[in-house]
Amino acid sequence: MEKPRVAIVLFNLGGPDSPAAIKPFLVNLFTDPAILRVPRLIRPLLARIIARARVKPATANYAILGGRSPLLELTEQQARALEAALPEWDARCFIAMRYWHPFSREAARAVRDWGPDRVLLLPLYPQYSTTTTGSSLSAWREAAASVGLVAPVTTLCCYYADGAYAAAIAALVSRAYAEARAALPPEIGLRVLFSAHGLPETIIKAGDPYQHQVERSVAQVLRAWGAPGIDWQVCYQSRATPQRWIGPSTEEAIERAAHDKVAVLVEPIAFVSEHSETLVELDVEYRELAERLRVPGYFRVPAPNDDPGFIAALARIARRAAGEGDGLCSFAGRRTCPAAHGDCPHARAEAEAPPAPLPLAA
Ligand SMILES: C=CC1=C(C)c2cc3[nH]c(cc4nc(cc5[nH]c(cc1n2)c(C)c5CCC(=O)O)C(CCC(=O)O)=C4C)c(C)c3C=C
Ligand SMILES: [Fe+2]
Ligand SMILES: [Fe+2]
Repeated sequence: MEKPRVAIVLFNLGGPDSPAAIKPFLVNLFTDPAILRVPRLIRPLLARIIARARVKPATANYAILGGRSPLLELTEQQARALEAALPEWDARCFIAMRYWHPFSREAARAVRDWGPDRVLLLPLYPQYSTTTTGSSLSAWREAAASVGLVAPVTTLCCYYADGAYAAAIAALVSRAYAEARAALPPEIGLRVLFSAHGLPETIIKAGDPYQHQVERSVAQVLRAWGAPGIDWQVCYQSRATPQRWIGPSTEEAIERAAHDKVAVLVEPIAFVSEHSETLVELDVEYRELAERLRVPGYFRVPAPNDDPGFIAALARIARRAAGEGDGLCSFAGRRTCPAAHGDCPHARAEAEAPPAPLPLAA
């Protein structure tokens, strides 16, 4: 029997591939109506103003990474690993970035030319947000229509509570925790900071399920880890606009750790790849803050990248989604996750009997 030809489209945000790409990348990002929610007429101008203001700090950040984002290269590694993890399919992964190459249209053309039996849309964002997955899927739909791509589509909107995903993250956290513990004197406490990308508060108030799903991911990871008495906290990083963002911020969490005289192990719970917000913000800026505030230790859990457990989880998610057709977690033409304010229908089943949040150590 012939293997089914499955095109898996991996979505991520994208990052500049050279110093010259930083400004246009930022303009693309802030021109997205899902990111900058202002009237259409003033958006292009405002996007340019904000982008211009961010070019200098962003350029300094990317300079630390050699002048470019590593995101595409790491996503390509994930793509090859996922293809290898699905030997029962003739699977090919295509990458669609939202704000820099390869854009959705480039990916849609390549998918069309490959001629798949089915297209599986798989965002590399475990938690759904209108600013990330929602925006990427809107761009994809437009691109697919514009290049005349016609094939049955299965859309996965989120997998924040998936058991295999949580187990893969838990394995990474538990390994890093053991290493950090071994490096610390026994009398020093260690707190796990689950640091997710933040969002403006107004976006959450408008019904974006992201914050809820981040908290559910953390509960699932703690359940999969199964280590009793862990001191932990959820916090939000990468504030990018002057509005009020959801909190507590990762800076505040570090200040609290300094006050409590505990070391921290930072787990980037909403990111599946290393990029500027992990390699610079977490590894350079927040580390410096922790050292300045005399936090007794600062450690980080690596992003999953092409970790075999994480890739196996993605393969399982892909298999199950394709098996269940477009009913698993699809949008059915809607712009937001069907979960709206809460759990996705399929994720709710996975998340049954979540553990009670563990109390933070005094
Ligand atoms: C209002 C601004 C932003 C929102 C909302 C936002 C949401 C959001 N972003 C990610 C993941 C990534 N963001 C990345 C870069 C990036 N994001 C913003 C702004 C918002 N993000 C900016 C201005 C930038 C550029 C970097 C900078 O100027 O500091 C990246 C890629 C970075 C790279 O190195 O390649 C990712 C990935 C999530 C998950 C999210 C909401 C849930
Ligand atoms: Fe969903
Ligand atoms: Fe971002």
